[in-house]
Amino acid sequence: MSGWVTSPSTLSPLRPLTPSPPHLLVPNELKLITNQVTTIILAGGQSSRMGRDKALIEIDGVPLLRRVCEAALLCSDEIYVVTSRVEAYRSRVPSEAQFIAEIEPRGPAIAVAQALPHVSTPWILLLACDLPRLDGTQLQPWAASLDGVPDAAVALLPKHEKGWQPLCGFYRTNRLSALEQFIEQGGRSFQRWLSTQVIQELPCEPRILFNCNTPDELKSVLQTPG
Ligand SMILES: Nc1nc2c(ncn2[C@@H]2O[C@H](COP(=O)(O)OP(=O)(O)OP(=O)(O)O)[C@@H](O)[C@H]2O)c(=O)[nH]1
Ligand SMILES: [Mg+2]
Repeated sequence: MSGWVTSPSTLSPLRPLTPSPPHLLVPNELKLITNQVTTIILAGGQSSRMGRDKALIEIDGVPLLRRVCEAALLCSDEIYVVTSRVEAYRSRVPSEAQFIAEIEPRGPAIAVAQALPHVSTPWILLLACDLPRLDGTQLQPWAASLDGVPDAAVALLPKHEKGWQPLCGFYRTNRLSALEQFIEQGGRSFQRWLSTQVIQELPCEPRILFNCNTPDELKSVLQTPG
C-alpha cells in the first residue's frame, strides 16, 4: 500500500489476506496495524449544538461513532470508546471496540485521563466521534511517521485555523502525566494544556478534520459526501 513505511521494529505482521465477511465495513485486506498505538475515541459530549446525539447520526446508514471506530481499526488493534452512554452505543460499534464508562461528561481532558490506565502502547491516537470525513487509510501513514517525531514533542497534531486540533492526533502516553497534573491542579481546557506543551505539526488536509457539530454542518456532509 502506498504511503505505508514498513518498519519491523514498530509494526506487527500484516494481517493474513483472508476474505472479509460481507458485513465488515473495514475489509481485513486493508488493515495495516501498528502495535505502537491505542486509539481512544471520545464520545461523551453533550451534542447540544446538534440537538441530538451526534455519535448515533447515520451517514450512508452507518453511525458516526462506528465510522470513526472503523477508520481507527485500519491502524490500531486496541480501541476504547470513552462515554457515559455505553449501553446505547454497544451494539452500534465494531466488536473490537471496548468501552470506558464515565458517570457524566466532565470534558475531554478528564475523559482522556480516565482512559490512560488502560493504555500500554507508547502512543495514543485520540479521536472525536464527530469526524465524518476521517479517512482510515490516511491514519496509516500518520501512524507510520511516529518514529520520526522529535523526543521533545508530546504530541503530533494537525493544525486548523483556530489552532491545534487535539481530537484527531497522536500523544506520547508516557508524557500524559503532565495532563494528569494539569487536571489535579484544576485545569480543564485541553487547548490551554496544549499551549504549554511542545507539539509537532501533522500535515493534514483540512477536509479530514471537518467537525460535524450543527444540523447545518451535517446537511453539508450529506450533500457532499466523501
Ligand atoms: N468522553 C467524553 N467525550 C467528550 C466530552 N466532552 C466532549 N466529548 C467529545 O469530544 C468531541 C468533541 O466535542 P464537541 O464536538 O466539542 O462537543 P460536544 O459536547 O459533543 O457537543 P456540544 O454540546 O455541541 O459542544 C466529541 O467527540 C464529544 O463526544 C466528555 O466530557 N467526555
Ligand atoms: Mg465537535
